Amino acid sequence: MPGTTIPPFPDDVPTVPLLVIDYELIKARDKTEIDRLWDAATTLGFWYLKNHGADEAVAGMFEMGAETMALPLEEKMKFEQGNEGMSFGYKAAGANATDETGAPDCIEFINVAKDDALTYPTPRVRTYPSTVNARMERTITPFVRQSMEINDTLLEVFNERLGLPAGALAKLHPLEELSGCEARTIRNPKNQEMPQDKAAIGAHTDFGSLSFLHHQKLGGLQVLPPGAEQWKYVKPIPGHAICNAGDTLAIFSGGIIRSNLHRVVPPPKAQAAFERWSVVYFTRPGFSQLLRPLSDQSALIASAVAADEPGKYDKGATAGEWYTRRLKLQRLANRTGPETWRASRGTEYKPDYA
Ligand SMILES: O=C(O)CCC(=O)C(=O)O
Ligand SMILES: [Fe+2]
Repeated sequence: MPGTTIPPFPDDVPTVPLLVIDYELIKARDKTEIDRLWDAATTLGFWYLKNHGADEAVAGMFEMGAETMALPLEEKMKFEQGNEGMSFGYKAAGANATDETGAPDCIEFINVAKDDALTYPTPRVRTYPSTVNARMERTITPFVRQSMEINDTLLEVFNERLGLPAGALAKLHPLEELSGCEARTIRNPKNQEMPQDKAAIGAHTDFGSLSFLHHQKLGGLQVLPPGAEQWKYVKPIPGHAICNAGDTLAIFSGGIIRSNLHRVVPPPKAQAAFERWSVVYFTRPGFSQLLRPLSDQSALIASAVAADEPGKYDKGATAGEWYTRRLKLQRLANRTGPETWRASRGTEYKPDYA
């Protein structure tokens, strides 16, 4: 909002103290930094990442989002993701449930498939609004490439710490195979349109392996740490990305790497008067990859699985089936009752959840 000063993130709301990981040190395979990353990934599954070098592309992604959301709704709806379980394209506010009562979400976002960004101008999956096309080569493809490099490096580090043969996690995320990998810009309305007690995005775990998330100054992201009763805000820190592990990495690692519950609520206190934007890149496995712990390739994973509930991470689904189910069943158009929401859940779901 030009000419207005966004109030700082308040210092009297509960926050979660995430570790700050230095990407430059991770790239240099600094042992202490890798230990810290491992600690973050295996306890909460969330951490800040500094020195990632993607700031310019991220700034462009915020601009692309603003340009896209400024299009008439009718134009955006031509590119809506639909009810069949595909996430690429535009998602209108109110299309998804935020809980089992069917309360609608109030955010809109634009998702661009990695597989379209890398083959542009030839679409591999679908086409996008003119504002996306105009920024594909200048902003979106560079953002996708940089995010992929960062997430692939983190996966390589996790691969080694999990005691997997070199390239095992990389093989599940092949560059050429169609996947749910995507770049996203999200718009949350300001409080006149979004009451304080309303979730903008309901409590969820991310579907895929790694998420690389960026905010400006506004809080709103919250995590529920394991065993905690109270949701805690993640304080936005300029230039620091927020990274988190998702369900498919939790599954491949037999639960050693955590996919933690999180949600988006209105920004705290005076910040709620402002529109909030976020940018994310999601690394997800190739659609044909089977979701199961890699116990046969790592003694560490095998012993974690042996110590856990039998079959907990054997999902009997491919990454494509997992992604389609989760997406499709959170769409309100597909809702029949509370069971639809429950059936859309991920690794956090317990059969006794109802
Ligand atoms: O906007 C945010 O801070 C988080 C978004 C998120 O959790 C998601 O898109 O999966
Ligand atoms: Fe998320």
